[in-house]
Amino acid sequence: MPKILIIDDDYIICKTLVKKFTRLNHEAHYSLNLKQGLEKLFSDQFDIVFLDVILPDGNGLEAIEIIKDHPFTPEIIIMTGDGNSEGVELAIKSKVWDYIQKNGSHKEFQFSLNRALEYRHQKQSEIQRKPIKREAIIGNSRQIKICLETTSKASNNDVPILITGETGTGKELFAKAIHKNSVRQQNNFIVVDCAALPEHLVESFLFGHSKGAFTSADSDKVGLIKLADGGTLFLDEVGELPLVLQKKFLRALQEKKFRPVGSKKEISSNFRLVSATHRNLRAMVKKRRFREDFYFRIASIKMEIPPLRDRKSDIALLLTHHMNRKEKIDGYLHNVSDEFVDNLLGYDWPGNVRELLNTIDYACSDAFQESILFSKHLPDHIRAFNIKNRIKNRKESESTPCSKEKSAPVERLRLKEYMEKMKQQYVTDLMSHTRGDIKTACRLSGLSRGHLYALLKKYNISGL
Ligand SMILES: Nc1ncnc2c1ncn2[C@@H]1O[C@H](COP(=O)(O)OP(=O)(O)OP(=O)(O)O)[C@@H](O)[C@H]1O
Repeated sequence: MPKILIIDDDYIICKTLVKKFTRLNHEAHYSLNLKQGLEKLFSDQFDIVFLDVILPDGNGLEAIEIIKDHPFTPEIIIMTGDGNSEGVELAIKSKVWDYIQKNGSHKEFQFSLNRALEYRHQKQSEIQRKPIKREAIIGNSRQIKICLETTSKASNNDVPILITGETGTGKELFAKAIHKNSVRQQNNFIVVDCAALPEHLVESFLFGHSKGAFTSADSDKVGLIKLADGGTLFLDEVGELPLVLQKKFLRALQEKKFRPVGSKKEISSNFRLVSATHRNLRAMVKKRRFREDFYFRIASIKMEIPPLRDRKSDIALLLTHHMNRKEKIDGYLHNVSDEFVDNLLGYDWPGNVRELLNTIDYACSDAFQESILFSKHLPDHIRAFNIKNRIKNRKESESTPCSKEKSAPVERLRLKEYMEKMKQQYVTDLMSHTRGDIKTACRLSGLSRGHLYALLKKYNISGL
């Protein structure tokens, strides 16, 4: 039975909607303020949330991102007062399902609800139909789930996809996952790092060459495009591909045919293209540093992998997985202290997952045979960053105590409250990942059974 939560301070509206939805055979609940609404939401699994904008203890629009962080990712329908279009852009950008007027007809409510439930049903059956092989991708944040959904969709077709994101966010990992989930999985996955190819040889590396094409070409050479025949070609750092070659590549992409350097004969290659970049290609197109026609061709599907600092709930999972992997290799398992985790959560990770994994390696090596990792085992710049942040936060909270307390959304929480939220998210993810198996959860997290039970009780997590 679909479960619906209404968060609105108007008691009459809540009661009317609960009655209406119950009659439609749905289970409906309500909360009259944001705090209770979020508590109710995070202690259960709702399909749809009807959310008011102006609530006694905050703005509903600012809670969208928090609601979307729920592992069950409910659909959100914003309800506003008469003629109030405040925040429509923000709501739509945050991918809410709908934005409706409170005084609209019952039919409007029902129509929006039915469509949202239909969509949810379809999404769930799609997920059940084809479970995606995650390969080595770790993370349960909403952002990673969205990227996995795109991966699943992209692996069902042959359309070129462009993956963007800062360095170390996992662009190559997702590219490989697309290949491994596609019908091309048995064939080659060829990686071309456009930034590392010597400029005068790029063309020959990509397209191949025939003997005598240039001074050092003493034999025919098969290019990387041909090697990807039947498989996937991954153009990493595509923003670095010289403009002249973009034109030649565009043709190869459209026709699946091209001419190796110095050859008179065209050859064919049936490859699927996945490209990646940390650059803003649209801006490069505007400055004429990237061909517009090539951009549109390679970016038929787009996937943006967000930086790690915007999905901190993934940090704890990455930490436990990496520690376990290390245990298998080194035969030695370190435990982690709370303050160590707090420091990881407090840092902003400009080098993203790559930097996090390297940092864990560094800390383990620094701790050597000491069994528990503390913040003193972290690189100095991370410790200094956290200490400075703590001092800054303390100063800010001392200078504006009232305004701080009023603001609930995550970006305005104090570091300690933020950490607490992250810990809660970690325990939730841990239990979902281990399907409630306490023994595995203890082994993965390094927590004692008693400590884990205490956390489950504290955060009111059912353990399943
Ligand atoms: N979600 C993830 N789960 C597990 N490991 C990850 C994840 N994301 C990235 N990594 C690891 O982080 C490192 C960097 O990942 P990857 O090379 O895919 O990033 P990238 O975005 O392609 O980086 P660059 O732009 O610098 O080439 C790799 O060791 C990869 O395995």
